[in-house]
Parts: sequence; C-alpha cells; structure tokens
Amino acid sequence: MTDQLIHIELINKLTQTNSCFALYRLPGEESVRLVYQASEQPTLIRSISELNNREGFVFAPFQITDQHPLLLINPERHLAGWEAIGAFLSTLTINDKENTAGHTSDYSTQKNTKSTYLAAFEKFIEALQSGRFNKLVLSRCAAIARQPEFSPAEAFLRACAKYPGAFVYLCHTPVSGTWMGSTPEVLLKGGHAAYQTVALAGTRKAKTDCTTATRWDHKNKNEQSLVALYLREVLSRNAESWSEEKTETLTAGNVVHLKTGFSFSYPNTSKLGDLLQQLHPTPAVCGLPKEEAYRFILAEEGYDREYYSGFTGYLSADNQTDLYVNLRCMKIEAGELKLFAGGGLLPSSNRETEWKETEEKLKTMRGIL
Ligand SMILES: C=C(O[C@@H]1C=C(C(=O)O)C=C[C@H]1O)C(=O)O
Repeated sequence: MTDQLIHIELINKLTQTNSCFALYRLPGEESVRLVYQASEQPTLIRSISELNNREGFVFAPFQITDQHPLLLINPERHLAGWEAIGAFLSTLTINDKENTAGHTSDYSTQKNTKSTYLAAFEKFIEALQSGRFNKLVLSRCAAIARQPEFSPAEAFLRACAKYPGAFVYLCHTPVSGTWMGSTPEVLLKGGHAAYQTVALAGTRKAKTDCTTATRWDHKNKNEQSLVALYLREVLSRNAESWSEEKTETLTAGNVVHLKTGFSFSYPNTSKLGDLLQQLHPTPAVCGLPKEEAYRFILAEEGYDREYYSGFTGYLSADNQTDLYVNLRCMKIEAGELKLFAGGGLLPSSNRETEWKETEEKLKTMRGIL
C-alpha cells in the first residue's frame, strides 16, 4: 500500500473513534495540517468571548446550544505536512469504537425539500417587504445517501485539489460528529496585532471561460455592501486603525462573489474572543438588523443549521489565527451526507433565482463526492 493510501485509511478510521481531530489546508497552500487531541472531549465553550486567550482548532455553531456547543480541539499535536502527519498517525493505536455520541441528528423531519424552502422564502420575503429587515439569509440542508465506498479522507483530498483557493477542512469530535467543507470566506485571520476580514456576498455562476469580468446587478451589489457596512461599524468600534481594499470579484468553485478585504490593527490579541463575538454572525450569513434577523432565522427558517454558517479554523492569541465562515460544508453521518447552503435575500429577491443559487452552492460539496 502506498503511504497516501495508508494515511487515507488511518484518517477514515479516526472518524469512527471518539478522538478529536481537524485536518485543514489554508487557501493557496500545499501543506495540510493536523490538530489532534487524544483525550475524549473537546473543550466546550459557552460563549464566543470565552475564546479570549485560547488556542486550538475552533468549531463554532451558528447558535451555541447544549446540543451544539462551541468546540475547541486542544492542540496536543499540531503538525504540518504529510510526512509529519503520517509518521504521527502510524504511532496511534486506533480502536474504532462504536460511535455512540448523539450527533446523528434526527433530521428526517427537517430535510428541506424545495417546497419547505419556498414556504420559508415566503415568510422571509414578507418580513423583508414589510420593512422589518434590510437583509435576511435563508438556507437549507440537502441530505443525500452515503455510498458504501464514500471515504471522508479522499473527499478531503479531492476538495484540496479542486479548490486551491478555499479553506478546506475535515473535522471530527464526538460532540459534533464529522464535518467537512471548502469555504471561501475569511472571518478573521492574521496575528501579532495585524488582522484581516472580508465582506463577501453576492453570487453569480462562474463563467466557464475563466474570466472574472462579471457584471454585477444592483441587488448583488447592495447585498454585499450591507456586509461591508456592518464590518466598517465593527472595526470602527474595535480596531485601533483599519483600511479597506477595492471591491473585487472572487471565484469560489463554480460561483463568484463580490469581496471587499479589510486590514486592521487589533493589539489586544488576548481578546480575540470579544472581537469574534461582534463579528459573528455577519450579514453574509444572518441579516440586518443583526439581533432581530438572528432571532427571526432561528424561529422561521424551519431547520437547525448546527455548525453550518458558524466558523472554524485555528485560533491563537500569540501566533497566527485562520478562522473561516463554515460554508460549502457537509455533515458526514453513517447513512447520509447533509449538505448546507443559503443565500442573502433582499425585498426584491426572486424565489427561483434564490433556489438556483443554493443549488449552485451545493455543487461545491457535490462536486467532490
Ligand atoms: C450563505 C452562503 O454564502 C454566503 C452568502 C452569499 C450570498 O448571499 O450571495 C455569498 C457568499 C457567502 O457569504 C452559503 O454558501 O451557504
């Protein structure tokens, strides 16, 4: 067996155990990293600001609940490159225990069909048109049967190859179950007081001729400018100084988005949790006004987002932080794969266009199965 096949087998075995690990690959990098914790429970964190002064791999839900706590995988091991990862994996004695943790959520009642999506769409549009909200993000979950030959580790490697510009991860804990994703959206990255975030929104199908010269309509521009406006407010309150780049088009798999990059100085690196508390959820995944939109989504969207549209990646007060919004992701269960996607709605949104947008976004994960 080649080394790579051995790694794949060991990683797949790890997803059947009660250990905690995250494999991840940063955008534009070749090297894969592993965060591994041998002891059984990840640290359960009850509020985002409790991330202050912590270090490790973060797996944060859209909403923190008893069932979906904010998780921190303690970096007992943090390795870079297959050589180091492979050498470490081969030292492990992996007992594939029966996966008893309660993470195979009973979704049978909440699988979103087109008609349940459209029913929620009507509620969301009504609330937007009545003037209660400027923007609301509506999402859904599509479950597909897991084929017996499906291999999480191979899917991870395929995503790394297919989406070189994305943050690709495979994360497993006994609390969350196994998730993987390939997301284009930075929530917070940087270190030593110099950080970046992005306002990413607006979606179109990517052109097949590889040009990014996409003409953006008013609705998409408006949708993205609301995210930029929100980030300017958060940065004005929290950053020592900040600047923004010109808005450009970013390709993410088979779709493109509008992106405005922000750079800022945040010297109090022991308080990254406080900053994340204010950043999450941005109007790219929630809406405006933020608190009301958040409550509306939780009450009316009609299913549980769990860790979709939360955030994930490596957090460190002293070194480099790389946190991404958990989009274009799926939950890997024994019998099925649950894929998640959503999109921002404005009062002028059209139901068929929005449905198709979620279909396009689901293709990021479908494309590697
Ligand atoms: C909500 C998602 O994506 C977000 C919403 C977008 C939009 O509404 O156009 C675009 C990029 C992301 O910020 C998703 O992929 O599920």
